[in-house]
Amino acid sequence: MGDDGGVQFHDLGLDDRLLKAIAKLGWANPTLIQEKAIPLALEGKDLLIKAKTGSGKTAAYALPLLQKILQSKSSSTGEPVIRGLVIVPTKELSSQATKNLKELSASCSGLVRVLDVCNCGTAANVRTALTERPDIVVGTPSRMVGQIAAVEKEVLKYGLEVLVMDEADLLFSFGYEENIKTLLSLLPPIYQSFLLSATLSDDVKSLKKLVLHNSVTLRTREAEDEGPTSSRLTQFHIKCSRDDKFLLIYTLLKLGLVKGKTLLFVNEIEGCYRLKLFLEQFSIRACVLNSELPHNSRCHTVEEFNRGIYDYVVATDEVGVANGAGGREGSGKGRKRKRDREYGVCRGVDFQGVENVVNFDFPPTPESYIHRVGRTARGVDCGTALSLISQEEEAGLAAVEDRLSSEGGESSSSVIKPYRFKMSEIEGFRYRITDALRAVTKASIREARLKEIRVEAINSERLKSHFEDNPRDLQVLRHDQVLQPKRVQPHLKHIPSYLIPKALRTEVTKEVKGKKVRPSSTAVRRGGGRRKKNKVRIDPLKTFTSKPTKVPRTSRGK
Ligand SMILES: Nc1ncnc2c1ncn2[C@@H]1O[C@H](COP(=O)(O)OP(=O)(O)OP(=O)(O)O)[C@@H](O)[C@H]1O
Repeated sequence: MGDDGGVQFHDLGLDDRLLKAIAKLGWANPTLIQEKAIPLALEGKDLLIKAKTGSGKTAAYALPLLQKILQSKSSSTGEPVIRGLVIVPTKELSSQATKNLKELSASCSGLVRVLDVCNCGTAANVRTALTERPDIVVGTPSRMVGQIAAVEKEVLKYGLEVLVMDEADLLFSFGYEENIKTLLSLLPPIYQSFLLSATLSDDVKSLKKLVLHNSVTLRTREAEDEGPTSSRLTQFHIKCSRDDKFLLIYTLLKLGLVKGKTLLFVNEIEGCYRLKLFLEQFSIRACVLNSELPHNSRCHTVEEFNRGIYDYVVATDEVGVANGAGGREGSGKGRKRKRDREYGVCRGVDFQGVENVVNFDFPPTPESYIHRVGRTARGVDCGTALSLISQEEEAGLAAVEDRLSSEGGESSSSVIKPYRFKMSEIEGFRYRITDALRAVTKASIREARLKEIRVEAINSERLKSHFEDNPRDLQVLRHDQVLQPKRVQPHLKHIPSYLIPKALRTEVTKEVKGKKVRPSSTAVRRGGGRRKKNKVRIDPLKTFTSKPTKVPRTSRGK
């Protein structure tokens, strides 16, 4: 126990080398799920772990896995064998899990070798790497089956000790059922298994039957591990018409009411470019992330976003794309564009320091909402989720509220608070919005989409070859290029002060003039950073609330 009586990492029975790596990462205490899972895993139990997004599930399986490997290697002198398999639904997660495993084994003097079969070059490279028998292999089910079958089917039969299935709720929905069954047939009869998921769907229950034996289920209550109903994540919605979403997003971004690193979610790839082109009109630059873009570029965009190079990413999560649709999308006139069926940048990916998640389009399912808002308020950070709700999306909002309240034990109306926005105060902006939207035609979206794919394909090739030798050049490669420069109208960059609602005039004018101002508002909370105590500031958005007193102060993150 620590001085504060809380459980410490060294209470969990972990190897000193792992404790050293944890200290290097600056983690003070285990998260609740780590505290519960690690001792049981070290006892050799099969575990089904259900905990909210961002609660630290990766280390909850990675630390026991690494410990087991260290123990086995210290007592074995035989040939190297693959001892751990980590199965994930997407390529992005494969590289992220590999990175985490490497960080957590960084003080083990190179004793543990980890291979990411999704991101280690050509099939020939993977085969060579597999024949060297890394200790842990990470990858998607299809890539794993394909590569392992190509080397030698028996490679896993002898030596495998631990099987991990991360983001288990997504594995079947990404269409991997057959691959998983094939993979399981290649494994030895006895091994320890961990299933991890942010939701307990029917797919997870099916996987549980296939994979776990006499397992322990660890299910932290949302309120306990500070889930979607926690105080670290503040959730709002604004009801508006479809067209007013553009007016709102303009106002929120341009007036600095949504500040800092922000992920803007839309449901369709076309919507990504519509929103990006719209924002371009006002000189607001954003990157896009969707399944059409090459994997290398996507990873680089996420890395650069995490480094703080970009503030805005417009992303899709394209639920169900990989599920039987062949990974292709119609794009008019019979043309088909290739999508990556293993795309999943929004699922489980550790975007760092995200202050706001904005659902420009409301997600189609409660699961998808949970995964989206889980990109903020991760680890020990705070964050805000704001959903713009058109009339057609109100049923979806109700479904999410029911789901969150049933998990968090709150009344359904109190989870995602209404952000009472007085539209009349921003009517003055409407003509600019109409003007900007006029320039975002179907043709311009198509053109931008093709241009982006072309540019990113080139970037991706450069990322593969040139940048390996010239890592410095990597930093100047940008993913938020203006796609339709001819259509950008420079005068729209600035907001004439007479259009700014009175309550915000002083603050915004300062910003528009380019002066550095301290973040003035926690309106849509600047949550990605750690919560600063005792800082009560005036919330300019309150001037838009018709009944401000109805929104409790705490819900504004103060
Ligand atoms: N004990 C800890 N202390 C501080 N930060 C931590 C701790 N454990 C994990 N983190 C950080 O918290 C963030 C979220 O962790 P992780 O990606 O493992 O969450 P997750 O539960 O797997 O989320 P998701 O379901 O979205 O994949 C990461 O940035 C990670 O580095």
